[in-house]
Amino acid sequence: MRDHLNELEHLARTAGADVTDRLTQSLNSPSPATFIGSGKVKELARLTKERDSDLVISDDELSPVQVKNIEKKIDCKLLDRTGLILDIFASRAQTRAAKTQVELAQLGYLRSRLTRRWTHLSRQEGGIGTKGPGEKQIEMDRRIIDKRMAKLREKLDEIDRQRTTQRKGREGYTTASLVGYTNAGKSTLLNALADEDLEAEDRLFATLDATTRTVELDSNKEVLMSDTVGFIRKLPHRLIESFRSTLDEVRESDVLIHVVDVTHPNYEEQMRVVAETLGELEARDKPTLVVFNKIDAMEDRTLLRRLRRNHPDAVFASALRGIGLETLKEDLLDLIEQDYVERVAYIPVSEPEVIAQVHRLGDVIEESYEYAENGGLESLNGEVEGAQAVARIHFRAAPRNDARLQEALDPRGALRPAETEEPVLNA
Ligand SMILES: Nc1nc2c(ncn2[C@@H]2O[C@H](COP(=O)(O)OP(=O)(O)OP(=O)(O)O)[C@@H](O)[C@H]2O)c(=O)[nH]1
Ligand SMILES: [Mg+2]
Repeated sequence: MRDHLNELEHLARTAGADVTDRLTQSLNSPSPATFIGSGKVKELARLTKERDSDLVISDDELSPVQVKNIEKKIDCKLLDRTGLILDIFASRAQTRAAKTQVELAQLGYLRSRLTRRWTHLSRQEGGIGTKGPGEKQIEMDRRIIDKRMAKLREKLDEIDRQRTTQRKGREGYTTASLVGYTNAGKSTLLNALADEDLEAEDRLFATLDATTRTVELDSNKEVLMSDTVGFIRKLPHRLIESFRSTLDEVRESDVLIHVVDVTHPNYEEQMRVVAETLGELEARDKPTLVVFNKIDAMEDRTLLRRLRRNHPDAVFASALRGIGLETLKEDLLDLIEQDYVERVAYIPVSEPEVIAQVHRLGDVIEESYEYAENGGLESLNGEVEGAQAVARIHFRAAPRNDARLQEALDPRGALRPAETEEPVLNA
């Protein structure tokens, strides 16, 4: 409870508010009219008057009627957690996509409140089919909102199409997404891992989302790493819905990096929230590397020992101080390559575009050139007349890339498992 209010206070400060007081109440069931009890409302009214407050924020979602009833008593604005989070998102949104997605979520929130108020009114009016006076206005408002929402969805579809085109340019690249509770250190980690020089030079990715960077895992393997929206307890569902296309990045990643702030007293609950949110995104079963971050600020040595014992596969790091980053890269590489397939391809040098495709989709371990005749190959030293020069490419590839190469090369018998020493070519 206290931790939840701490988080709410953090959110409030993020939105630019100064927090002066907190009130809590335990109730077996919330009061339908005001959520909190009537005595509590009085206490709240006294407090807001004393402090001359501008705003009261509730950690629980309130119905429009409850908001209206409490506001009447306290003489200042009342916002619930969902409204607060939507406000923060609105003020943070920078890109066209983010702005559109937030507006869509805000309208959805507003619309649901209209609907609920409408339900309430129609009940007052005495039932089905009767049209009360306030109802007409609300229906008109709804129609305006629906129209605007339809327009925003069209805009998002358009942005989506552009993104899909951009993602095509990433063919063959391994992608990783940073996920985690808000404030876990995802952005700091990406900054620490990303190769700035590469980013600046690599024109190909200049059009990608600003949050996707190239990270070099070792001298011949790099990944495209994306930073994403932080998750939070009770993340408004509407927000997840409208941020689907941003979160597509997560869904389409090859691997996930789950960043955890170990200095947070509630880190375990936060890990659960992240797992649940990933479940909603249908991304829960992806290979995931857990990174316990901020170990530089960790005072509890027993906790550290316990974490190491309970999570032997996790990485312990400090994004801020650059601790554990090499291990992180090694472990990430292992995770990425754990089900890679190793193969050898034989491709006539007269087909450079096929050779290029192997390079694009696979990680080349070794490449050499040989001469082939009558379906067999001979080494370059024993040149044969009329023979064809062939590239022998020994490579590794992710299963999905391997499948694509098989489709392109297998019918010609140009693809062999790595163990096969005797090559055959049906060119
Ligand atoms: N002590 C310490 N602080 C860190 C570390 N990594 C990040 N921080 C701090 O934690 C805060 C949040 O870091 P961000 O990188 O913005 O976190 P985030 O996960 O991107 O947060 P959202 O974008 O809000 O989801 C910042 O004040 C960072 O300086 C670390 O390793 N050690
Ligand atoms: Mg961030």
